[in-house]
Amino acid sequence: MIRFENVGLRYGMGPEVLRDVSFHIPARSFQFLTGPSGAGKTSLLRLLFMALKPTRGLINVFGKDIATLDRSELPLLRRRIGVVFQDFRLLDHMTTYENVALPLRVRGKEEAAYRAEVEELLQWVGLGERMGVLPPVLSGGEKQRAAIARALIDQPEILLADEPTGNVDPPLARRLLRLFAELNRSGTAVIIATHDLTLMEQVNARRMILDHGRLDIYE
Ligand SMILES: Nc1ncnc2c1ncn2[C@@H]1O[C@H](COP(=O)(O)OP(=O)(O)OP(=O)(O)O)[C@@H](O)[C@H]1O
Repeated sequence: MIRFENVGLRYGMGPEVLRDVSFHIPARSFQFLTGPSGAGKTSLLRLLFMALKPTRGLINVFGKDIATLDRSELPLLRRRIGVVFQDFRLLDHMTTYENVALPLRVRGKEEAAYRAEVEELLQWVGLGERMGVLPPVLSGGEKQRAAIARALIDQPEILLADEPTGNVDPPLARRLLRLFAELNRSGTAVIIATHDLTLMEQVNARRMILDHGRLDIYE
């Protein structure tokens, strides 16, 4: 679904933070993206989400070469990718329910058409009792799950999550991992950027390991 060939990235005149990165994300696959702090994980996720363009190399997303992509095509492609950002990016003046429903509302869907779906997803991530609460009142782990629900509401084909267990205790981290595994079994490809070795040991998944901008893959 996504293919990188000899991708390089530098910010401004700085050094290359990604070098000759080549890989393929197959449909329905599950992978961890790992490596030391500063290795380029977040940068790689931003390339995957088309929030950045590579300095060199080829990126193909759902069959489209992003170098020649028309800007108007970007929103449609992005809709097929769900993202959980490290800092959640929840809107503080909207309830948890409204935050999760926002991607659908922005697309002009009527609330009657999505209310049950949003509620069901919030139940699934364990926030059934917290729907009417504003994000500042949520705990770190609850915000994490709200961000996951918002990333999933549009049924993406790929889920990208940047350190999704960075703010939660080990039992909740295991629970989130089970949610990701269940999501993956239902057909979504999952890419989780993490430092958390114990998390990675719990799933037999592909490991993409970045070090100083270079990528190694262990199947
Ligand atoms: N917007 C930016 N401008 C300039 N340099 C950047 C920018 N974003 C990241 N970098 C640099 O690129 C390198 C890779 O950063 P990145 O955030 O991708 O690493 P990371 O593996 O996600 O790190 P961490 O695990 O600490 O989140 C770092 O040297 C960082 O300083």
